[in-house]
Amino acid sequence: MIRVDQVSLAVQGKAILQGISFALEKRSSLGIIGPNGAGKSTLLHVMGGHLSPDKGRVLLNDADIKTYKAKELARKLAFMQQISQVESRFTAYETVMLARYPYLRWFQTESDRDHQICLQSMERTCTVHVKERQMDEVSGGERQRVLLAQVLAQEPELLLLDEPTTYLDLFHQMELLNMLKQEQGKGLTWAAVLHDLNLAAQYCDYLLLLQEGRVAFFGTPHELFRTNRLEEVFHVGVRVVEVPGLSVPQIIVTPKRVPLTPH
Ligand SMILES: Nc1ncnc2c1ncn2[C@@H]1O[C@H](COP(=O)(O)OP(=O)(O)OP(=O)(O)O)[C@@H](O)[C@H]1O
Repeated sequence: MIRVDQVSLAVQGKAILQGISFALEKRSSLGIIGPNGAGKSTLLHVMGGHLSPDKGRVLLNDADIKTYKAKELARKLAFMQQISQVESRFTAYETVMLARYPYLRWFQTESDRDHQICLQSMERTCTVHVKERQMDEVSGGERQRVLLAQVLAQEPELLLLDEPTTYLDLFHQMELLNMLKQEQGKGLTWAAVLHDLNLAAQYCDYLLLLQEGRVAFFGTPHELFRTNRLEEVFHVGVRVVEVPGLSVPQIIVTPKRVPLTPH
């Protein structure tokens, strides 16, 4: 579905991404994890075609992402914006409706189907009650859910999300990830930058651990937890625990054990 092939990118002479390669099959999910400044957001923007790599390429359905026309790409791939990028003067409904423009022709106005899809997306994300409010008149969590409604209304094959659980309380974090899982069941492929490693392990089929712009690990959460890569990359102690009712182990972070120096 998407393949990142030997991608490297430098900004102002500084290497941000170096030789990144991995592939995701259709209907799978990826959590991009790693310390602050590791290059997670930059990688997501390269995957979304917003940034061109200096070396390597990104293939979407076997075609280089650079070869897609903007509207064509927007019908295949959606990028959930960060709250700070939202145009605050639009109402929540208008914000969601923006997602339908890739489906309209010049001078064509929104159809009944477009309105129906927008409303359904708002129902699914529990945002109908803020429909007529401007985006600066809703809470951070509601704004985040309106943005999710927007990308669902875009009906993409691949959805990229940059820290989508920020601003959400525990219930809505799980709700958002459950919704993504449901969409995955209908064919969606998604990749999200996530800081909560336990949520990432529970909801993502694969985890990509970045360290200083390089891949420190790519594989399933089970495989990651069998290594000591998290300890090495985050410089913390990590204990892996089985939790009854969960199919994936969880981690408890402990202070890094300092080896005792013999006297
Ligand atoms: N426009 C830019 N100009 C210069 N350096 C940049 C630019 N954008 C990002 N960087 C640098 O690239 C590196 C990776 O940034 P990026 O935002 O991708 O990291 P991240 O892993 O998403 O971090 P965080 O967890 O803190 O959000 C950082 O060192 C950052 O300072």
